[in-house]
Amino acid sequence: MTSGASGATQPAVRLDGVTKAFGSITAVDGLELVLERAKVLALLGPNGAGKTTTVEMCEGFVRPDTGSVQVLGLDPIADSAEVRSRIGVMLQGGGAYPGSRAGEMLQLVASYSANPLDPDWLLRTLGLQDATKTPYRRLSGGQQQRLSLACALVGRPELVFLDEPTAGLDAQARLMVWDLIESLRRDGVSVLLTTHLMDEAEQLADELVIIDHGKIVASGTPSELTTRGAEGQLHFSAPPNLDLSLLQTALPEGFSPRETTPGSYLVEGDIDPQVLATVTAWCARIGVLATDLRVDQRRLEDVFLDLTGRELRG
Ligand SMILES: Nc1ncnc2c1ncn2[C@@H]1O[C@H](COP(=O)(O)OP(=O)(O)OP(=O)(O)O)[C@@H](O)[C@H]1O
Repeated sequence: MTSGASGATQPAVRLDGVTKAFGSITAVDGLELVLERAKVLALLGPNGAGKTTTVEMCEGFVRPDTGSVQVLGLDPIADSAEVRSRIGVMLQGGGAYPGSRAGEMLQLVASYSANPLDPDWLLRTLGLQDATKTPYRRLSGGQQQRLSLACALVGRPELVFLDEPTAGLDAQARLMVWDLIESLRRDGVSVLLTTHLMDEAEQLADELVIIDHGKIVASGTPSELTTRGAEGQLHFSAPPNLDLSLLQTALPEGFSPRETTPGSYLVEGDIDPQVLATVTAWCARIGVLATDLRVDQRRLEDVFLDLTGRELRG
């Protein structure tokens, strides 16, 4: 047996200079990535960015051309038997016998594991308790997807790979899956997930990695990414044609307040509490009541659009 015990001190996933090409297409291009234990890392990227190829290399299904992939301190191809026994993989629809019942399928997968989670608990947690006797082929798409998640988790993996775990789920089912992923993290499970959903990434991820054309274009915590170099906007309404020169002087250097349309004012920059206080103090000094005062934070979507020039798929 390979170094399972020593692997416990290694990150859950480590990619060093990993490249993978399919013919003339470089799907993954020199990727460096670390997922620490008991953390959730979300890989974000537009279609074709290389997310699935990255996950498949970690799962041992795809061999990198160059660089090294380590999963739980092991090589997912050379040590595939041990790695597979310790990770959870959510397969999209694959591997199911269409006639087998949902509950039986999960029991069967659980029986491969020495210390499985309680399948009934998992079915309840994912809202599948009424579907246990339903044949796989009769389950709705969302139910099949949640069953696939249950199968990935029932063996108590140390690390799970979730490729778009909530794509196509309704809002209630999505919340169930989010709750489950959060409880996994609390239990010390590491999670690598891919998603197109910004709210999902913001909600779940300790670390976000945005990739495009197989390369990392930004990484950090959700709040680091939204505040890094962020331009905020402070809007307010007041009588038109106010003289903004006094406000300009009172604000820190670099701010240029302006009237965008008659009676609508905008201050752009790093809007901190001091800037907000300066604007309201100026209003008080000139005897003006600012209405509709609003501060817009830069959203992750804006960061993504700036970095990749593309919108995430909705
Ligand atoms: N087996 C393959 N053979 C040929 N090209 C492939 C193969 N797998 C992936 N690619 C190409 O590699 C690039 C990256 O694909 P990948 O599926 O990893 O991206 P992705 O970020 O997961 O995209 P999506 O969000 O659409 O799933 C794409 O241009 C894709 O067409």
